[in-house]
Amino acid sequence: METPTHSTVHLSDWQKSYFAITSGTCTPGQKADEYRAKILRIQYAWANSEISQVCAASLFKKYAEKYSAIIDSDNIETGLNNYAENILTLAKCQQNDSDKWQSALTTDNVFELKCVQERMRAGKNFQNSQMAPTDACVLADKGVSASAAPGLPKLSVFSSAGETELCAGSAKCASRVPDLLDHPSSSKALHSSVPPVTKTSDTLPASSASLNAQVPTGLWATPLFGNKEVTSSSSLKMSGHCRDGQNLSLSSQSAVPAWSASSGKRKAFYGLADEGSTVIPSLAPCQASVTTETSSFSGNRNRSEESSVPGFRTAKEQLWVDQQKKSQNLPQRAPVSSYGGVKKSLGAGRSRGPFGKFVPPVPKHDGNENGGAQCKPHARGATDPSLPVDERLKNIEPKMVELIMHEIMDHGPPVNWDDIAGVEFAKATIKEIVVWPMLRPDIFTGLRGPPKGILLFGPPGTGKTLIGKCIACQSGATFFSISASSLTSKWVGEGEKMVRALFAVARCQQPAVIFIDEIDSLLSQRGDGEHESSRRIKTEFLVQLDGATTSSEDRILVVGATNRPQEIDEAARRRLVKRLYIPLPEASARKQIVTRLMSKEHCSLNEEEIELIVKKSNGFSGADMTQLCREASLGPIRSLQSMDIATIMPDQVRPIAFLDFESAFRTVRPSVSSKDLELYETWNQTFGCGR
Ligand SMILES: Nc1ncnc2c1ncn2[C@@H]1O[C@H](COP(=O)(O)OP(=O)(O)OP(=O)(O)O)[C@@H](O)[C@H]1O
Ligand SMILES: [Mg+2]
Repeated sequence: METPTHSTVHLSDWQKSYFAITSGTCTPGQKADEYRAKILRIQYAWANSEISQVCAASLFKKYAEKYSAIIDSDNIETGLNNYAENILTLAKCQQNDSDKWQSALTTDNVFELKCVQERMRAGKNFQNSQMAPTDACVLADKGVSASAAPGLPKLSVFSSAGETELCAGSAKCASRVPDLLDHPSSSKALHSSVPPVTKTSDTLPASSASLNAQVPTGLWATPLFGNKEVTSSSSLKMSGHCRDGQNLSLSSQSAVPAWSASSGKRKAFYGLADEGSTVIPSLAPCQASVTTETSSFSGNRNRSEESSVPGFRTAKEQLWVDQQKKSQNLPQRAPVSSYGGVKKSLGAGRSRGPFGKFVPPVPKHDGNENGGAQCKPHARGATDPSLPVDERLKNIEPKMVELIMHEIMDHGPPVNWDDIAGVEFAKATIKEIVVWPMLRPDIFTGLRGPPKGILLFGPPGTGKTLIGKCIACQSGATFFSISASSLTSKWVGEGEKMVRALFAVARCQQPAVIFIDEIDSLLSQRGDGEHESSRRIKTEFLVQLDGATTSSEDRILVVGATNRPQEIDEAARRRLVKRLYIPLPEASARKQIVTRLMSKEHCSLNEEEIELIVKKSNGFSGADMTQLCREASLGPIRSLQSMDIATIMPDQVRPIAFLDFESAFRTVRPSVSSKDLELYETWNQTFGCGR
């Protein structure tokens, strides 16, 4: 038999493909694929000298045009509108890097946000005053409509052949769903209130029908993408996108309140929505929408059964819609919905790239997010295109806001005041000026108002950072942990913008504590030889510190920590009003550290031995003491023969004894020199606020 040559194979492929394209049965996606394949074949044929260059060029031009016409077109029948998809792919890649990051945003704390609460209140008022008369209904199956207010557009959502029709005469439609949620059984009621949508395809189990309602102020009627491929398991889900800024704020007011009253209800609502959905009903403004969805992204393209109302969607909206669609088809990444238990700090201890790891703060649905420490809600507005943006974040780059939001240290391992040995005066002062005013702002007003800046200074390893962590846990304020070196090095040229963003976000998240470790590297003395960018950061920081100070209402506290206080710029020094010396631990504090650490171990130290250890450790910092205990705790292991290690049971390891400490003293030495100590003492006497 004759083997087909390359050219004959290509010819037959070409014919098949031509037939497929012209047969009229291809989807735009398939057509685009075919054209792409044709282009490749042309290139291949030219490379193999099967066709001339002229011929290749003309064919290439022809098919490249056809191909582009499909992928660039936003016509839902014939085009793919690939732009949005590409952007999303890019965005997705960025997000993937940050899988280890977790967001602390929870469904509960979003609703505690001041601005959300204000909007909720405003929305309620708006609803009460405006929305009584008209009605709206959601009915599935066979085009049922209800009393739409005259003159207002009617919205249709097709779940099958245009069966589910929603008449949105007023925003009551938006509130109808929430109202149902006010009752414990509401989720079920809501389910059952929507009769099963006629099933035309069984292949897509995750489909849902969702409500598409137009708010009263929005004069746009938006046909939402109904889809042929609907299963019987339809459920209601809020989703939304905006037509314009005005509608956005108004509609979010009207849509949020009724069903955001309690987290339980919200959870019921979330439960109601498709599990995989990342739609944020509470914050999706403008339109409460009932959308008939399919489990395949390609379904997005098949919006053949849209409402007869001519719809217009801006690119931004389309992106949003596509994103929502797509996200339902992707396996859900845990971090997206869990946002807690992880400490985030910019710079210090961070091994990732600055832009590498980002998870959009999406509400957590399981309700277990609030661990030990209090955690403040995160402002979403700045980064979610569909949300109202806080006025104070208007001039801040969303990227920066996003980064700063991730520097909020939510709940790391809980630290109590008792975990910090010694430094009683500093602890008492901090409680007085940080914790109590945060807890009782009503009492700490006027002259009693807390200072806006604190400086913790002292030798290395004395617990300054530990105190910062404790403030984070105990104050109940939003705690931003920023390493100064990250602002100055990673963000060359952007540093001052970051500083601005930091304070802007903190203002939105009040009460807030901004903890800046190694603050000396941020606010060192300004000199002639210094880099322009670091000078700008410094200036911006000073301005912001003053800004925070001038507004008496702002409850932002900057806590700086340094072991080089003498290097701090005098202007900055003035602004850090309370300068607290964190000295080396005294004997009692050292004892406390040893006792606390040894209490967790198998140990045979008696009181006298502990006293001896304390005496011998004069001049040790807290960190040195910790290191000493670590070293001593390895003593019993070192005394084992190497063979025993593999077989010995943990309870057979002998207790830590005084002799282990004796040998530990041989290797662990104090890390602070007496000369350094003198410097700290002098600086404390000159500028410190201790007694
Ligand atoms: N007062 C203290 N009480 C208990 N543990 C302490 C104390 N001071 C230091 N430590 C121990 O030392 C470790 C290091 O302390 P920390 O990081 O807070 O020191 P620091 O003052 O911030 O040092 P640096 O100036 O070098 O940043 C702590 O994690 C803790 O284990
Ligand atoms: Mg430190």
